Amino acid sequence: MFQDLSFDLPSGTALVVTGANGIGKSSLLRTLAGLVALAGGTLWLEQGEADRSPAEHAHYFGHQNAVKAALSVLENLTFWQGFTSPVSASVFGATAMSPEAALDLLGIGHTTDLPAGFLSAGQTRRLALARLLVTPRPIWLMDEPTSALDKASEGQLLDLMNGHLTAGGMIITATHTDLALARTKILHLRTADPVSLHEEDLPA
Ligand SMILES: Nc1ncnc2c1ncn2[C@@H]1O[C@H](COP(=O)(O)OP(=O)(O)OP(=O)(O)O)[C@@H](O)[C@H]1O
Repeated sequence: MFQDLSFDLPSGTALVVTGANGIGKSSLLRTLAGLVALAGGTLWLEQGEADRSPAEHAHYFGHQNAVKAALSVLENLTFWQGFTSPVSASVFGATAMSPEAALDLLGIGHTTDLPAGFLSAGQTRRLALARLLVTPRPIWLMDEPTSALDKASEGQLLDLMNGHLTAGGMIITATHTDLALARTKILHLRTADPVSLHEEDLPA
């Protein structure tokens, strides 16, 4: 249970959620993604689609990759593209990428017809990441997005994240890695008596 948790996030900005193991970073992201119901409080998204919830404006990139091993790499991505409808927001200008282009961009274009179960951990992570590119949604919820990625892939992830911010998107990410994101705010979760949380700007 969170108490005294409050933050706002302008478009084009990333919120980096920090705090000790077990403090609730993943739980916060899962709540924002609509996977856990809000016990109280209000979540408000401005300038999105009025008939959709904030969670429906978001992609959730969690610990698990949601990749079906028996389907081909392309079939996995095509499934997700059909399953997640695009959502617009007035300040968000990203356009959908084709599955083939997204796989090429992420360096796994040569694996298109392979069963996804043949991919390495890092390649599977990149396939999961491709989902965010084939359906434009203004909010990216990213839990430890660098896990299983090598340094080169980490740099590419950073480019994608910064591209999303430049397009007017928002990112909320829990990470133990220092990510050089263009515009960042920090939300540090901490225990106190009672649990208290506060938001602060990232030092320059
Ligand atoms: N499905 C669940 N059922 C019960 N308790 C859970 C569940 N998921 C998480 N918790 C508990 O909620 C608390 C917060 O967990 P959470 O995974 O959100 O922490 P975290 O800050 O992301 O940790 P880490 O840095 O280790 O990933 C922990 O005490 C954990 O045991």
